[in-house]
Amino acid sequence: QPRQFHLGMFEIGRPLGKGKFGRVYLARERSSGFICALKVLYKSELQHGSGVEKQVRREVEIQSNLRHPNILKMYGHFHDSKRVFLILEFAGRGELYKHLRKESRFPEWKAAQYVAQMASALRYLHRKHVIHRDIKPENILVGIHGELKISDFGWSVHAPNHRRTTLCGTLDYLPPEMVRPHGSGNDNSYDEKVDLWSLGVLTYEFLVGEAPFEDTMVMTHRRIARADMTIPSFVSPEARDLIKKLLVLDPTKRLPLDAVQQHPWIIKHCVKGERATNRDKAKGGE
Ligand SMILES: CC[C@@H](NC(=O)c1cc2[nH]nc(NC(=O)c3ccc(N4CCN(C)CC4)cc3)c2s1)c1ccccc1
Repeated sequence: QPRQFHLGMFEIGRPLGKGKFGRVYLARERSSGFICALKVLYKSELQHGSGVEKQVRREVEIQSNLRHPNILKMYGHFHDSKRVFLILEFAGRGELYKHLRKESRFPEWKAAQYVAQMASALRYLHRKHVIHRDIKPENILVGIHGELKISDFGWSVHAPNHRRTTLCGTLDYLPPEMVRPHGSGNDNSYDEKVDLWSLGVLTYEFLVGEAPFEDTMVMTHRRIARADMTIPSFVSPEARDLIKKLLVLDPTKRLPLDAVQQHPWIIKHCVKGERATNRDKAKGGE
């Protein structure tokens, strides 16, 4: 049922952003007027046989089959002689990390709602045995209603996995089992629980405004391997409790996603309790 797409079907609008490989543009499908985001990747930059080309194939294969309100949809893809085009959902409020930089850090109610949405998306991914592996503010977009959308599945894989492509970019979000060198008492294979660690790092960064292990490259490695972080005193005890239950060295001891969604800090800020609902009713609630 996937229709054949080609570039002539789209009116290209303003550039929306750019990633390591390629750019993304606002686009409108001519016949339907449907607004989307068109990600353009240059084949020349996806060196043949390197990890990147495989990553793009995996991104298409994985993201095309996902349907969740907090995961950016991929409607289709096509290519011409020089470029690969990914037709993506348009996220109307842009990149989460820009909001975080502008606000420096999020209030606890907003951070808790964002963490609940991420936990919901990750539960969906893990039920499909997909590990994202690159959960960080730079890969999260914000929809027109303020909801989070995980994007950029270039690093996602099917669990369990044995990493082959060398990591590059920030180490901040990587769990101990992924930063430890090969064969140091572990076969550097890992599973979905890497995303639990990243969710802990994300929670910390939402509340504090910087990543917990941010340091020089060498020190970041060491601090991650020891889960060596300090949580500032302005972070509430409930939020501190959740962070400490996710940033655990032993992957099997990290709080599972269903327990994250039931955590007191999440319940306190997300579930419209009896009281809140009654308050709405009293006010002739909408
Ligand atoms: C996450 C990086 C990744 N990006 C995507 O895939 C992307 C996919 C996708 N869908 N919708 C987007 N929306 C925006 O980028 C956007 C940016 C600014 C906006 N403004 C709203 C009004 N505000 C006042 C100013 C800002 C609105 C939407 C993006 S980015 C990527 C990876 C590789 C190559 C290109 C892009």
